[in-house]
Amino acid sequence: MSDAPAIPGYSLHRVLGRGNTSTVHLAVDGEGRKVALKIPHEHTLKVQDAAERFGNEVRLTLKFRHPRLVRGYAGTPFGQQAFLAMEYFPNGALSDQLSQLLTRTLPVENALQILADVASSLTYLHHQGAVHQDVKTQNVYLNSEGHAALGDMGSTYFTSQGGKVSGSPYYMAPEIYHGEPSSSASDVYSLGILMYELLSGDRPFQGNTYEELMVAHLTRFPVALSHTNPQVPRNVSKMAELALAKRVNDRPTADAIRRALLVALGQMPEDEIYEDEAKKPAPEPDKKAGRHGTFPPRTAVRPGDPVPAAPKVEEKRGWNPFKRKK
Ligand SMILES: Nc1ncnc2c1ncn2[C@@H]1O[C@H](COP(=O)(O)OP(=O)(O)OP(=O)(O)O)[C@@H](O)[C@H]1O
Repeated sequence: MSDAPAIPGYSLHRVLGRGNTSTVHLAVDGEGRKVALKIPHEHTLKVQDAAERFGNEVRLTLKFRHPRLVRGYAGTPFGQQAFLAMEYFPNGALSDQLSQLLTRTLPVENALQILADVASSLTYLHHQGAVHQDVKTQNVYLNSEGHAALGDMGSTYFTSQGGKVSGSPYYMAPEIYHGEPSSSASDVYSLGILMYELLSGDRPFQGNTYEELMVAHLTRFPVALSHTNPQVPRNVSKMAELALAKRVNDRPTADAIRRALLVALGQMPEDEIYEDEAKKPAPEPDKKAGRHGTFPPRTAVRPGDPVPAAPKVEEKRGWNPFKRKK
């Protein structure tokens, strides 16, 4: 911890974890708020690709705003004092939590909620024209209410601008193994892997090497989730199967999966409303929704303002992702 550069405005407490690119510290900001402070390793800053990936993560974490994405507070994308201050999750990544469970499985309801949240974050990103490219348990964080947030925007890119294709071999879609471009459907495939992992306790495709994993992803078909775990609702099992379709066009959207998961949870699958859609006429108030009673008001989700590349950028204060649409 002593080798971490001082970041003005933050006092560092302890190391929360280390990844290939950075060390994440528990820190307190000028307002006394606990934050997870990500500081790139020295070698990250020296390797252009790695430095760009970190800068990309800073810019996009601060740009996107959605209750199911890890929230960025402030950051500096490049230079010796590069950092990203973000929402702190005391229990760490979902992968850490799963590894502490003997069976590696969560109660089905918890797993469905986490998956619905990740599907919701992807619905938002895809609506923004972005592809995440790294959906996996290591990048999912849980809050104390059992809701999940997707993090790590290092590999995220806008399809209109193009980006370097990447992924993690256990979660990577067949088209990426084929050397083709990634798309929102590749994220859906990774979400399908996550569905199997959380609902059956195992990733569907195994292998000891990259080549073995590639063969598995390209040629094998996993057993239906509802067979492996009879508690998994059929519609969810079907969606997971479709998400793992070998052909891009055969996969459902993240939003279709989100809806199926919410239905399985007995929740009303409302439309997600983003800034541009918020301008459309408001729906009728006080609509009755069958046995579910009254629909709650729609959630207005607004992406953050564009941020400059450098220097330090702060989140836009006063913006509330849970703010209700009038
Ligand atoms: N917001 C957070 N709240 C709590 N702990 C966190 C948070 N972000 C990261 N961590 C902890 O820090 C560890 C390292 O973070 P992360 O994996 O994002 O680092 P990285 O260097 O960017 O990863 P990569 O190896 O993919 O480059 C995580 O495994 C987790 O334990």
